Amino acid sequence: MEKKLVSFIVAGDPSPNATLKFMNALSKYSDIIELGIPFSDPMADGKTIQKADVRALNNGMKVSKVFDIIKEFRKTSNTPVVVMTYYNPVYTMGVENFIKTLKEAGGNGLIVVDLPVEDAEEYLNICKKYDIGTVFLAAPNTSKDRLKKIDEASSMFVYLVSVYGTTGAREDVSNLALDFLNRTKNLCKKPVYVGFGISKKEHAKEFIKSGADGVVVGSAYVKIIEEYGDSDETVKKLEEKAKELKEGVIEGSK
Ligand SMILES: O=P(O)(O)OC[C@@H](O)[C@@H](O)c1c[nH]c2ccccc12
Repeated sequence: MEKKLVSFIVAGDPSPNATLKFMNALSKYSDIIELGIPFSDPMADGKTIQKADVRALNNGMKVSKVFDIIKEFRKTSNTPVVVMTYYNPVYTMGVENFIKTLKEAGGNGLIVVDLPVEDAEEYLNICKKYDIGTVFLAAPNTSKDRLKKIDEASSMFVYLVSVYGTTGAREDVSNLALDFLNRTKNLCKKPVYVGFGISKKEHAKEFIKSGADGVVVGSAYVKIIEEYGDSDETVKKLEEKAKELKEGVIEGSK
């Protein structure tokens, strides 16, 4: 199977219209767009994405507008969209209502980062009912038994969190991350994607070479948005970054 690049940005950062432009730019070289719902208390996120959440929320971003963005994006693109969220917005809207609305908007998958697989039975049934793909996260300290459950529950891919700590671009690929990938990839039946800290072509290449089926990149894009705002420059730089990362994915697959 072709190796994948998943590109993450925060919905509404800095505005819904900008997000739509950014998604179109990223989708030229990305296999999946991961769209984050901004949240006031994003425990798993580092500074870069926290600040993006603040920008989005200050500009009036709401969950309903995330669905509107996906609907608009669907008018011109087939690139799969996976929504990333904490459980609170899903719970507030009602699990079934949320998932049904996501499907109707043209969404393809969902990551609820703080929903433990052990508590996900009802959630999984509803995702199945509406044909929404599921992704669960595994960390380097996740036990074998738990990894098995995560693998079973994840219909799209298993998300390996490559490091301890929060999201955020890092300089190098750690040995911990490579060991973790090695340990897990044979245990999982589903595709295994690695994320957290990937920001350069060489990182993407190294993980793919080491057996990952895909890589997830977020903060590297969000930093560009932070620096250049809602501008043509941002669109250009996002596209260049996605191109660079996709080249890493392709080179790693050879
Ligand atoms: O930002 P990074 O280090 O490139 O990591 C990907 C990440 O942004 C995205 O998948 C993500 C954003 N927020 C999250 C919270 C939990 C898990 C994953 C995420």
